[in-house]
Amino acid sequence: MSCQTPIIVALDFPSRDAALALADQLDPALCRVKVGKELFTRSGPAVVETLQDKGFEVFLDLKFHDIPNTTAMAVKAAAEMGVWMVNVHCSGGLRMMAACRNELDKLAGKQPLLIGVTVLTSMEQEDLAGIGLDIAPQEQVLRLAGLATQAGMDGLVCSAQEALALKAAHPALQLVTPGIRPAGSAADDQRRILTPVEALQAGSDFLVIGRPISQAADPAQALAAVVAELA
Ligand SMILES: O=c1ccn([C@@H]2O[C@H](COP(=O)(O)O)[C@@H](O)[C@H]2O)c(=O)[nH]1
Repeated sequence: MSCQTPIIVALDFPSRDAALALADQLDPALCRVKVGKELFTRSGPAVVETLQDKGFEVFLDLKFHDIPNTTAMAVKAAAEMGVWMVNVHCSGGLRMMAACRNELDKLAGKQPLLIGVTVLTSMEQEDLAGIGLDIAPQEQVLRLAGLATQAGMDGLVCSAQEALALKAAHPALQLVTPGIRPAGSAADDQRRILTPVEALQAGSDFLVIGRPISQAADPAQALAAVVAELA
């Protein structure tokens, strides 16, 4: 069954058992799931396979960032696991992103969506200044979006705060937006946040939600509340 909502739940857990315990409370018709660095480093490809067997489409969020050949081979390996979405950092540059696109285009069968990470949603202008970028986050995101378009990427990871400007400049790119916080939720380490409804109104295609669902007393109810808010 294909997923009927734009919600991607981040399974940020230290073990396969903890991640699967949450997945078992979720409905693959109501959300996709995201496997990130913590879970993948502990549990490897087997946890992705198990989630797929349970009917979930999986976003493998490993944010590859390396030389073009290494990154392209990593993306190919992800595609061969059958994931729905995979990502690389746009700041790896045009040649790196183009190498990934080229590698995926060689594959027979269904390709994963190839997504470029722009500026992490945990960063604000001060953080960019700290790494030598004297520029507003949205300006840097738009600059990287231009490169991603040139490389033939399918979409971007960005903040929903940039979605309006990105959709105007690059309507073909699918926007995957973490930093989603239902009203009243703690921001945690996120800095560029919006609520689920605000994000969709701004033009987000997919909403990545972690702690507001995974750390809720009743994760299924927390997911249902977001689904209801979006209906
Ligand atoms: O810019 C980015 C890129 C990725 N993430 C990931 O999304 C989730 C968000 O989790 P929350 O608990 O809802 O904050 C997490 O897995 C990050 O690694 C991001 O937040 N920002």
